[in-house]
Amino acid sequence: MTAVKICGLTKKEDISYVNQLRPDYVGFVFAESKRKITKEKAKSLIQGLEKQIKTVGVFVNAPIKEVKEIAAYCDLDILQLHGEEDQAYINAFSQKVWKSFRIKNPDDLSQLQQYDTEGYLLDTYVEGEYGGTGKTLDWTGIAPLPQKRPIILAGGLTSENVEEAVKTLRPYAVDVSSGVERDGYKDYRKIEKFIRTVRG
Ligand SMILES: O=C(O)c1ccccc1N[C@@H]1O[C@H](COP(=O)(O)O)[C@@H](O)[C@H]1O
Repeated sequence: MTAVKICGLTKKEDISYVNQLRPDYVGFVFAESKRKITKEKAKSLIQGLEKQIKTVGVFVNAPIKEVKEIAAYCDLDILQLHGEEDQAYINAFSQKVWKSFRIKNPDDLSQLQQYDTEGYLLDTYVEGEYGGTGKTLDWTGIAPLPQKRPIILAGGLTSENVEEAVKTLRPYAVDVSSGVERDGYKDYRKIEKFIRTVRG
């Protein structure tokens, strides 16, 4: 079954939603973003999270020392890197790493070969943005995906388009943030519908 990650949690209510709806992963954004969270707040939210749900920290070109400190403090399971981090950077961590690639056209998939990492996250290329844009990746031209490592598909996913995305690309996991928000906040019904669609 395709795994689900709900990203950009910031509030106690969000934790209550995911504890009821049980995605496989949840994400906390430690990079510049409207969803940015402090390590103290993230830790207090994670303390209330059901133990089966794995935690992912989202970073963009942060100093290694800072990422290590946050990862240890919050006991993160996975580090999701959205910037220009290279292999040496990735090798500095004991946690699993999902490296994000911003895909403009199918040729951009060749970048994946340069990285040895737990998973490859595919996001939409948007000039000047590192992620969380809600812009949908044009996945029609990029199938079939390389199968060397698990692929996490992101970029403007919603309950309306995720079924086709999964059928077309067969990713290991789908990752959503904007598509399960209403007026800038996570929305229980949208999360429920998204997870039901993926698992249905
Ligand atoms: O969510 C953010 O604000 C964010 C900021 C910087 C880097 C990544 C971010 N989120 C990740 O972006 C993708 C796509 O999100 P969306 O569904 O299109 O909003 C996803 O992997 C988020 O984890």
